[in-house]
Amino acid sequence: MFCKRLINCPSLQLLKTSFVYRPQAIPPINLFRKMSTVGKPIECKAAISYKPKAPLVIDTITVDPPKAHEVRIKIVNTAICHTDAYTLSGNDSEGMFPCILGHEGSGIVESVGPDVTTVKVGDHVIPLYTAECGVCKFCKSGKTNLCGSVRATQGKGVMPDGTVRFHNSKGEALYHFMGCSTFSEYTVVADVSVVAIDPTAPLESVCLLGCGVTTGYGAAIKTADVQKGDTVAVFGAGTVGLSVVQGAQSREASKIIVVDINDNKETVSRQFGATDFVNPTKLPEGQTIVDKLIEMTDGGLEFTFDCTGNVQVMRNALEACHKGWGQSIIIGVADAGKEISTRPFQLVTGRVWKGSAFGGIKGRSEMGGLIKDYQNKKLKVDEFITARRTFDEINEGFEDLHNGTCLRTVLKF
Ligand SMILES: NC(=O)C1=CN([C@@H]2O[C@H](COP(=O)(O)OP(=O)(O)OC[C@H]3O[C@@H](n4cnc5c(N)ncnc54)[C@H](OP(=O)(O)O)[C@@H]3O)[C@@H](O)[C@H]2O)C=CC1
Ligand SMILES: N[C@@H](CCC(=O)N[C@@H](CSC=O)C(=O)NCC(=O)O)C(=O)O
Ligand SMILES: [Zn+2]
Ligand SMILES: [Zn+2]
Repeated sequence: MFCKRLINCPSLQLLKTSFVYRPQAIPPINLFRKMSTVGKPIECKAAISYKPKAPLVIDTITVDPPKAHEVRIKIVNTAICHTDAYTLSGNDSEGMFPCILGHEGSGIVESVGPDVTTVKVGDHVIPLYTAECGVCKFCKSGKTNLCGSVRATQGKGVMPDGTVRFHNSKGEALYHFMGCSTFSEYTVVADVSVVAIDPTAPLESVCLLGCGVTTGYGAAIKTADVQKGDTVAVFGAGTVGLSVVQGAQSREASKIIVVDINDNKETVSRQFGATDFVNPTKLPEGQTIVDKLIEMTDGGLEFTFDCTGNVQVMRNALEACHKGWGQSIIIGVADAGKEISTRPFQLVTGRVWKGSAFGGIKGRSEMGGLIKDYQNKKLKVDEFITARRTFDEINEGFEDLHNGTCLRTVLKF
């Protein structure tokens, strides 16, 4: 024990100061070696999905070091998107088990493999399920944000070289998911599937730009390119749908009608910019949602958006479009085996069916702009966080999705 006089001794203070300061500036070499994980496998916590419909199992996994053109990320926050639940339900034709789900995350680069030039250790990053290589046919076309560089292996749950970086405690291989796998304390992604962001942006919030917010906002301002005065209907008031609403509002749409089967969504829809709310299950007998929307807009809408994944809703959304020019944008992901249909006459008479993935946003070149929009309060993000949980509560986070008021549960490691 130090006596009080000794603690207050100026020379000891100086000694204490220099002792505290030096290790931060130049770590003693053996301490640095002990701390560094670069080039080594990391053991960490992850939520493993062993089979469809089963709760996720939190366990220790091994995450291998990144190979060439790969990046290992320490995930700080991840949210749960409806698509994670969809794949977990077993209805995703690309669903591979056992796997590490999660694709709406944010984190910090822990290490990079050879030939990585676009991010560096310590960068704050968002993993991208829609890669952007800049050199493939898709990227060079200037017509789409869909990049062909890693999509084939991504859909098979493996890295571009065909192997995985995750193993469970028994040494069994675990598949990757959507090129992201954010339900792990550490993950490995392709260098084309990650973007560095402004380090002052709060990771807890901007993880939502990894999917839901970007998808809806981009679908309105890029895919549809809504213009001032346009009329818009959004089916499904989840994070994706409400982000369409804020995109339409930012473009000064004259009418933004939210259609949702849950009356609890009316208040929040109006907070995000909806001018009207319709519950299709509460219409007078004999009136369909298509009739109602056409009546409300003098013949139909300029733009409709499906944010439900329900194929009957997709049909209604198309048929509520204005004859001659109305466009319906499909964003929702439908169960394996489901198909859309309508009378071809609907298209002959000028309605257009389109789709939108990740809002048409090119993640590496356009994410910075979205972060700025958020920082300048032009884009709401924090408002989507309806619950915060620790990573250990991930299964409760999946249950939140069904509680009727949930937009996004954000998990913290
Ligand atoms: N294309 C893309 O790039 C992306 C697609 N997606 C997909 O978009 C969809 C929306 O995702 P997300 O916002 O996270 O999901 P949510 O589940 O949070 O939102 C969907 C909303 O639609 C409502 N709904 C369900 N059925 C109907 C119906 N028949 N008519 C009107 N509203 C209905 C739901 O109500 P209730 O809660 O009562 O069920 C809920 O409010 C999902 O299918 C998801 O997989 C997501 C991200 C990216
Ligand atoms: N695997 C599914 C298709 C899933 C799908 O459509 N995904 C969306 C993103 S959903 C995000 O939450 C998407 O962007 N698709 C484009 C893509 O290249 O995957 C199936 O097989 O039906
Ligand atoms: Zn998603
Ligand atoms: Zn590409």
